[in-house]
Amino acid sequence: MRIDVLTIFPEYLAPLGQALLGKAAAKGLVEIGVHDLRRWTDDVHRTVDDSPYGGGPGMVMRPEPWGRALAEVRRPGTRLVVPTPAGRPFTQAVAAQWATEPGLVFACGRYEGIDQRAVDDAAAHGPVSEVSIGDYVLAGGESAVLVMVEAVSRFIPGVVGNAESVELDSHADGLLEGPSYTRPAVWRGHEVPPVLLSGDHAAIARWRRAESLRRTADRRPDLLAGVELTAADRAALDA
Ligand SMILES: Nc1ccc2ncsc2c1
Repeated sequence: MRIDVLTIFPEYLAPLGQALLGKAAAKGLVEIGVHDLRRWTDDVHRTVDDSPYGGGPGMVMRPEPWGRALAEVRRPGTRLVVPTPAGRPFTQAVAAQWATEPGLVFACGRYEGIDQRAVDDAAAHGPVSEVSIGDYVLAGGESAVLVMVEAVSRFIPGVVGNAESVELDSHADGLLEGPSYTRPAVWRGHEVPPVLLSGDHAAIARWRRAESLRRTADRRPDLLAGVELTAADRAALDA
């Protein structure tokens, strides 16, 4: 998969070359390009923003640099992702879907955002997704891109050593993951739940499912609506 990021703060995306993703890039599992939007400005001051039509606070990113940058960086048909607090929710399911695509281009807005015409015009050259990573506002899209690139790349075969762990991640089955434990068996008087030491794999699986359901009901009851519950699930929730 090819991932390109357009930003006025390319150094902000340096973490993409580290850790899991850095190793994946070194193994050729993913190609990452980070590009300074100012490369496509047309004035000596390398201006990327201007005052908003209709007045109001802040500045808006000019469409021309974006139009030129996307024409050069984005292969036709490649999905353009625009992080914005006004976007549709970015979810684990969206990450899994995007991981099947040949490439992604991320447009990091700053200020009050990107002139909508740059985003609308991009739709003529491939799919465009305006997405939010949560109901809060950041200073720009760069942090959101770091989050989304990590979430998507975990689905690329070979990026995560143990493929099973991706399947068992929170949200993989629509539920939150339950608690995890490792040695020692007793720590500061806190014991590991005995079932996990029993060697009874069926009982362990039942316990883990019950803990996942209980945690989801407690912290994210909204997720339960999207999950088909068995009679055993309901019994666990009623326990
Ligand atoms: N351009 C921009 C500005 C703020 C923000 N917050 C979350 S995503 C995002 C994107």
